[in-house]
Amino acid sequence: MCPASSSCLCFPAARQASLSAARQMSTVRAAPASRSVAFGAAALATTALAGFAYTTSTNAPVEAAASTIPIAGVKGTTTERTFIAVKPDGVQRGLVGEVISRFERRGYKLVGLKLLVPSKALVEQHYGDLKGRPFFNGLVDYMSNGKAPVVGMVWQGKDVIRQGRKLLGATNPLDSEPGTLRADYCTAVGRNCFHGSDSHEAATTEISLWFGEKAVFDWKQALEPWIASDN
Ligand SMILES: Nc1ncnc2c1ncn2[C@@H]1O[C@H](COP(=O)(O)OP(=O)(O)OP(=O)(O)O)[C@@H](O)[C@H]1O
Repeated sequence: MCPASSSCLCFPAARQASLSAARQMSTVRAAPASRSVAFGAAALATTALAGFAYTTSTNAPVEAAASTIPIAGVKGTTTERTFIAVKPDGVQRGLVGEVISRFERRGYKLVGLKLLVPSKALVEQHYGDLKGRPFFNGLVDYMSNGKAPVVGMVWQGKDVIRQGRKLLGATNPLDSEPGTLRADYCTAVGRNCFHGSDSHEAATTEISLWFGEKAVFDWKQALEPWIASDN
């Protein structure tokens, strides 16, 4: 609804601008590439009456403001971050919601989320330490061939790197503890559905590689004092 009036008859451009103004009055940050709009006479009158300075946004995605903490947060604090991925087999199996649910229920905060088919080069870089292993080419192909996408996530919270790996379970699902995601859903090491950073250094590299600074959102979780206070 137009913020100027519930029966707004302003021109389409002004209506669009009104919506944009409403957006800017919300808690969502405006895209940095916003620009002013030129109005016709009727729209100008509406503007003057309402007393708002209208702007309209481009379609550029909203980017995170420059962060004051390192990309993987500070290890050992509530800002610690990890990169978790649902691999193509996990996406095909419909396990994205299950992963999100388990991390959310534990009290972790989602600060990055994207669905993509990674390039071969990205996967080769991600799994660079496994180059030379007999399964390497097959691993790169299954991650990047586009038969299903990967869902990448950045989760934040205390000890999230170690706890994230615990929630996923051992690399070989047959060694995973009951109740972990891999024990609950997988039986093959080559189709273990998920990935989780195994150290703060790895989290730093992986979040930079898959997301970059601007795609990770630091936001205030209203429940945080109920989840992460030490008394
Ligand atoms: N023996 C194997 N046969 C086939 N694929 C394997 C084998 N070992 C590892 N992989 C694949 O390579 C991935 C990376 O292996 P790594 O040893 O780095 O384990 P991980 O760090 O627990 O796994 P991830 O990085 O995916 O979380 C595994 O998750 C699995 O998909």
